[in-house]
This record gives sequence, structure tokens and C-alpha cells, in this order.
Amino acid sequence: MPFDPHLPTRSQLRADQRAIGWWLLVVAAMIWAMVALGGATRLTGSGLSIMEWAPLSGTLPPLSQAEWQRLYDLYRTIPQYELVNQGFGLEGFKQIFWLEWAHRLWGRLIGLAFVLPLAWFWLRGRIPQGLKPRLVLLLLLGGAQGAVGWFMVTSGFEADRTAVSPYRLVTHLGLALLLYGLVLWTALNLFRPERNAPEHPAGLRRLVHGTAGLLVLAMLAGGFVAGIHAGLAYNTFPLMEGRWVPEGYAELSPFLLNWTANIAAVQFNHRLLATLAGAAALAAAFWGIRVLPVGFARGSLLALGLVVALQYALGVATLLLVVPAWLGTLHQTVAVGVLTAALAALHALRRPRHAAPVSRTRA
Ligand code: HEM
Repeated sequence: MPFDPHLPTRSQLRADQRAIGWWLLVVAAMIWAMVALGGATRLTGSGLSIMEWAPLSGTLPPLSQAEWQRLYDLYRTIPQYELVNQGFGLEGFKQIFWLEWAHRLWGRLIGLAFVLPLAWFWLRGRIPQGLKPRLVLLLLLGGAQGAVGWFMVTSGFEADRTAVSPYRLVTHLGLALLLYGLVLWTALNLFRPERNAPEHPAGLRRLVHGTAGLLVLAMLAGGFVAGIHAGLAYNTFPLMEGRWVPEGYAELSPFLLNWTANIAAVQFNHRLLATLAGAAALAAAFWGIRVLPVGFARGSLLALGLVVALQYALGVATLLLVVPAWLGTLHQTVAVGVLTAALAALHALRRPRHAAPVSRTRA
């Protein structure tokens, strides 16, 4: 290949990859914190307190008594005020205002933490070949997440509603998890570009894929439990009102409606999927410990087994204690830990590529 002074050296490329990888890890950590904040916002009933979508001017909280009163008067027009918070006064309103405001502010900060370094790396020509489309996609998905959040909030203002639509809640949660997963996966690609997984049985890789799929389904089902407040009923474990499969599982018609709108079925599905995912994760962890050498793959599988066991216990405790806000928030937060461990394990066990792509560098 002829000498080209504009191409980065191999060590420059490596340094750029690591710098971008660290930046993405920081963004991923901020998204994780955002999921925690979102859980707290939902569980304290704060999510409908700001009835405006003002990307720039909404950055500042109300600075005068008149502005507080204006926002409070707006809130007093929606059914949630009438049916849940009537007469709680301006002081009560302030209490539910701050978490929603912090959730939105944190979203703006994540946007800045993504856009500013992106522009800096881009203008200095430090983004490796092929990575730009992925980073633009992440930017678009982040913007879409803000819009979906607002779309979700507006559903809570409709007549006779005191909470948001569970479908929009699950879309918002699902997109947050997708965005987090893509950012983390991209960072992992940059830190560990080689596909040099240790020798392991193909069955183990398949098991980890199946586990990850079950975990994602369990998480989406959990979103519906949260969305229709199904955690406030059947607060016993493992039986539901003395039965393994609750009475009325198939009460609604058409049948599929039960999976999103019937408290008994929604909660049962979440338990079942979590149990299957938990058993699969533990099996993968034991298998990994037995056959893999000490290293990233083994460590990830061990972490997966441990964090899924913790998440399962937190879920049972959340249910038995009838969803206290702090415990529900912790359960939502540790779900992202489960996803992290599953993605790390999947990444570590990627199938080796026969011919590695040649990145253009000079020696
Ligand atoms: C692999 C294990 C599990 C995973 C990955 C998981 C994940 C999730 C997720 C993502 C949510 C929605 C977000 C939230 O509000 O917390 C959720 C909600 C919930 N989960 Fe789980 N979960 C697991 C196990 C369990 C178990 C075993 C139970 C109880 C038997 C349980 C009970 C609940 C309850 C009651 C909620 C609703 C909490 C609320 O209203 O805020 N979870 N879960």
C-alpha cells in the first residue's frame, strides 16, 4: 500500500478507539442513571406535573411565584389532579414537580454529553471508518426517546386517566433499554475489537443468546406490570391467590389483550418469564465457570448469574411489600445491570470471524 500521511497510525487508531469508547461508556452510565430517575419519577406519581414541552425554556425551573402558580393552575386542569391530588396545594405540587424536572434536565444533559464530544471527535477526524453512521443513528434514537417520552406524558392528560398509557410506557422503557444496549455494545466493540473468544462449546453461546432473549421479554413484561399497576395485586409468592396460574388468566377477549391489560395474566407472565430467564442465566453461569478460563467471558457470565439472582430477589421483595417507591426504583435500576451483564457475556462469546476486516492505517 502506498504511504499516505493522512491515514492514522495503528497506535493513533487504537488511542482514538479507546477515547471514543470511554466517552460512550460515560453516556451509557448517564442513561442508566436516567432509567433510575425515570423509575423514581413514575413511582412517586411525579410524571404528569409539567404539562409543557419546552426544550429550551424548560431548562430553568420556575423562578417566580407567578410562574409556579401558572404551572400549578395548568396541572389543576387534568384528571390526575381531580382524582388523586385534589387540594394538595402549591407545596404538594412542588414536591411532584422536582423529580419530573430533574428527569427532563438529565435528558438534556445526556444530549449535550453526546453531541459535544461527537462534534469534537468528528471535526478532528478522530472517528474511525465505519463508525459515523452508527453514532448518527444513536443521536437520532436519543432524540426519538425524548419525543416518545413527551408522547407518553400527553397520554396521561386524557379524560378519566390518572396515569400514562401502558403501551407508551413500555415503548419508552424499551427504547431506553435499546439505546443503552446499543451505546454499550458500540463501546465494547471499540475496547475489544478482536473476536478472540476462548474455546467454548457452541451450545454455551446458544444458551446465552436464549437467556438474553428471555431477559428482554421479562423486562418488557415488567414494563406492563408497572404500566397497569399489576404489582398492587396478588402480593404473595410463589402462588397467586393460592394457585400457580391465577384464575381469570384468559378473562379478556381477544386473548392477546390479556398479556397487556389483564392484571392476573400480566403479573403471571412476568413471573414466568423472569423464572425461565433466571434459570437459564444460572445454568449459563455454572457452565461458563466449568469450561471457560479466567477472563472477560467467564467474569461476564458469573456477573450475569449473580445480578439476575439479585434482580429476582428484588422483584419478589417489591411484590411482597406492595411496591414501595424506593424498592420499585431499585428493581428498575438493577434491570439495567442485568442487561449490562447479558450484553457483556454476548460480546465476549461472539463467534470468531475467519477473515478479520483490514482497517486502513499506516504502520
Ligand atoms: C430476571 C428477573 C427480572 C427482571 C429482569 C425484571 C425486570 C423488570 C422490569 C424491567 C420492570 C419494569 C420496570 C419497573 O417498574 O421496575 C419490572 C417490574 C416489576 N417486576 Fe420485575 N423483573 C424480574 C423479576 C421479577 C420477579 C421474580 C418478580 C416478582 C415475583 C417481579 C416483580 C415485579 C413487579 C411487581 C414490577 C412492577 C413494579 C412497579 O410497579 O414499579 N420481577 N421488572
